[in-house]
Amino acid sequence: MRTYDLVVIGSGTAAQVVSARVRKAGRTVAVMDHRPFGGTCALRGCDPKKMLVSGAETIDAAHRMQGHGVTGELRISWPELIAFKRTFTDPVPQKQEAHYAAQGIDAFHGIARFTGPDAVSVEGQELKARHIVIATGARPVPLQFLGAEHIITSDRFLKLESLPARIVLIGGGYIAAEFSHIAARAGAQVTVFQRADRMLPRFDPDLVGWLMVKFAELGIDVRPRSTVNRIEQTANGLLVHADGQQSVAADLVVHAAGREPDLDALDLTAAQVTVSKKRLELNEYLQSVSNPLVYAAGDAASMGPPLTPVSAHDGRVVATNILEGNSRKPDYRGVPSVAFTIPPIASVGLTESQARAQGLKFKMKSENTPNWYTARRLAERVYGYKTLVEEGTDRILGAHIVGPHADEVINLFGLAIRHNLTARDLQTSMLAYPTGASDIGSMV
Ligand SMILES: Cc1cc2nc3c(=O)[nH]c(=O)nc-3n(C[C@H](O)[C@H](O)[C@H](O)COP(=O)(O)OP(=O)(O)OC[C@H]3O[C@@H](n4cnc5c(N)ncnc54)[C@H](O)[C@@H]3O)c2cc1C
Ligand SMILES: NC(=O)c1ccc[n+]([C@@H]2O[C@H](COP(=O)([O-])OP(=O)(O)OC[C@H]3O[C@@H](n4cnc5c(N)ncnc54)[C@H](O)[C@@H]3O)[C@@H](O)[C@H]2O)c1
Repeated sequence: MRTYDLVVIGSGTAAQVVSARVRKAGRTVAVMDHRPFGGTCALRGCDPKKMLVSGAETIDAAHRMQGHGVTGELRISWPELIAFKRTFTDPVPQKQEAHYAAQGIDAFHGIARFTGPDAVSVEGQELKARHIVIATGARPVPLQFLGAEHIITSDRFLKLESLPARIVLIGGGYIAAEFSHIAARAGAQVTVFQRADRMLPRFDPDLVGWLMVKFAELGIDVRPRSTVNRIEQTANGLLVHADGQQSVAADLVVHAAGREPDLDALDLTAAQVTVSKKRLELNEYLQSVSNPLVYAAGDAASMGPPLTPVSAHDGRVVATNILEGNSRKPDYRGVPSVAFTIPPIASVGLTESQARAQGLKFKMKSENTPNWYTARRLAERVYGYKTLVEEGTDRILGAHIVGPHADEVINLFGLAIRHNLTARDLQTSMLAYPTGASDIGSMV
């Protein structure tokens, strides 16, 4: 039996950060994954998704500029777009393996399972460890209704070699919003069944309302307040049934109904690691409350929002706590979040309703601004913002943007929140003109 200072289960963002930091301090480290190395973001999430968004953005730009100096229709060749995506994703696992080898980190392939509080079995071997980090990410929530076996996951969607004509998305959050914008611009007829009463419930309702114009223009059929309850195989494909809704025929049904920590294969009972409501019970140092040798990071820990920068942050926090003893707590202030629709919608800090619920005193500024130069030069009809600035301190409490460059500009608001910059600091910054960021002064 081999003994390591640290065993990390997973090979995604959280695993990469924690393993590299602990190894750099001279400790022995092993990582493991049952899928090709690289994790969700690089192989099945953010990065491949955004390569497909690049194609959809091009179509959108050409469409917007029709009659403004651009003529001729462009179209997406789906197989070529997928091949383009693979130029990025295909080399990732090998690069990751080489990087682990170069760092002197041992890499194992296979499902890892605890065999005791300080032991893990993988590839038929048992590894003992002074510390174990659970960085197993998240998986789609199981959907249990008749015909659920016909649903494909986001992993499969991002690998499709051809795009079917009729697509149904179950759920109305990030994945549904992003995939529907890609698929519609690639020529598919898309229907979204959303259980909640609107799309993108984690984003500001006013801004989502402005963005819905784009869904309508694209012909995306969004059906709020509808929970899918059955899928039927017919002679012509699939028939998707939802509460109180007419059934919709589809060639492909995609899971976009949320994700949860991926813990089932771990045998957490053997690890003496407790779980409550499908989540690990962790203390403020991301350490198991029942087994102090075990920490968790990223989507598996589920302490911060399930986003890549949070996984990296958790990885840094856990590395410090392993190397120096529990001394660092995660800090999730000012985590920006973007849904990469076209145009994107972005948010950081408190929403209006959260700020009101906390009883904070703040000045709110919100405007629908398709008449601003940033939108006009792109012939984009969707552009608007909402900002919350605390009275007295002048601190930015929250910022919400929909429209061109929202995905980049939101980072400056995130910077302001994390570093306690004031609205006046933002107004008096010198920002290159004309850029999306040069609108910030007018937003606060
Ligand atoms: C379609 C999609 C798009 C996304 N887009 C964005 C985006 O644009 N921006 C953003 O910030 N976030 C995005 N996310 C979320 C982001 O990808 C995740 O938050 C992030 O990748 C989580 O990283 P992690 O290290 O915590 O886990 P992961 O990267 O998921 O790594 C966990 C790894 O553990 C492995 N594993 C699980 N169980 C075991 C076991 N028992 N034994 C061995 N290995 C195991 C898994 O195979 C997996 O590779 C997206 C997610 C999806 C699904
Ligand atoms: N750009 C990004 O940062 C990005 C992109 C994609 C995914 N992600 C991450 O991945 C996670 C998963 O994404 P997601 O879009 O699957 O989840 P989500 O939590 O964003 O949205 C899921 C939605 O599905 C709905 N829903 C659940 N069950 C349903 C059912 N049976 N019928 C109809 N609707 C149902 C819910 O109302 C909810 O709004 C997100 O939480 C996010 O953190 C991030």
